Amino acid sequence: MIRAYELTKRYGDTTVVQDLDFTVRPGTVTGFLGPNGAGKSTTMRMLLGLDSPTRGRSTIGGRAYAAHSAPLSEVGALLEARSVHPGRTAFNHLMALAHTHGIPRSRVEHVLDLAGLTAVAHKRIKGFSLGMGQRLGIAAALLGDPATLILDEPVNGLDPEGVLWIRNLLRSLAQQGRTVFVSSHLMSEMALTADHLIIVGRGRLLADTTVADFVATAGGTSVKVVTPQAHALRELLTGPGIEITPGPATPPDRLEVRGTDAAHIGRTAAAHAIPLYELTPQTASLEQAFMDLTQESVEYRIATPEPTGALA
Ligand SMILES: Nc1ncnc2c1ncn2[C@@H]1O[C@H](COP(=O)(O)OP(=O)(O)OP(=O)(O)O)[C@@H](O)[C@H]1O
Repeated sequence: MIRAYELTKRYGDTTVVQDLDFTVRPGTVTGFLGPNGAGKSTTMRMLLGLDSPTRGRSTIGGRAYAAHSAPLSEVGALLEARSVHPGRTAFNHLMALAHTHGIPRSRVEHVLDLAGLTAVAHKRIKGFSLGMGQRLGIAAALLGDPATLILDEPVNGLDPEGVLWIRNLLRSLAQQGRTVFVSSHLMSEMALTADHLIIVGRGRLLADTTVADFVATAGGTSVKVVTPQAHALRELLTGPGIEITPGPATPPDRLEVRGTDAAHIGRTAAAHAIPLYELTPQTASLEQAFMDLTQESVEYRIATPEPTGALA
């Protein structure tokens, strides 16, 4: 289990992580989500004792990371900035790590196999693609057979087959009872991989929730209604907790209703002989829900280009 207690990091006047309190439980994949610059890597580095918090503390398996005598066997980590010797082969890189912890050669061969790197095990790392480098980083994280995994953007650089591989791997590691904490800025990917989500924006906790609850609360659901008597239906449906929006470019015969379900709308319409041409429950996309939640805290926005007049 990972625990963070009021973790805070400041660089000069800038607070990049503020009062983060969360628990990452064993047996689940917990996604750590946030837009670029939200403080995910900084938080992970603090969990791993690579950055010291300005305030607060964290534990892994009940102890600070630095208090573990054989860290590779407690916590496997993949960070964005890897320090690998480019002239070494993948096999030698992992053997060098294994030596520091008395891990046998058979385990090195096993993790190379798990990561799909057996065929290139004796090739130099400098010739590796980004995806192969990620696989090697994950092999290194698994080397000590750790109970906890902390992986910063492990999907980066992986091709579709690699993405599927890591998704299945993370799920199977969690099923074995391990604590799996994985960062990403892709909500759609995390929705397929994670059970639980910790969402940050500008260093602050925005949500600590299950994937299912996140969709239900952050995105909500609405019902699209098409009827020639939109005005009359609107009057009948209006009530506490019900929000009806005829969106900006919505034709006059359409309504988008939140706060009730299609069955209630259908029954109300039937009771007043209002014909319905369409009655469609809509689920907000996860990506949209994530963007809605984090939109105030996106650090790097793409500016809308100014109109430039005549085309050259
Ligand atoms: N050593 C440092 N000195 C000053 N500012 C830093 C330092 N390291 C990180 N930051 C700033 O802290 C903020 C959070 O960065 P961090 O890398 O933790 O975010 P992130 O959520 O992992 O983002 P990304 O998805 O882009 O990797 C950013 O604004 C970054 O510029």
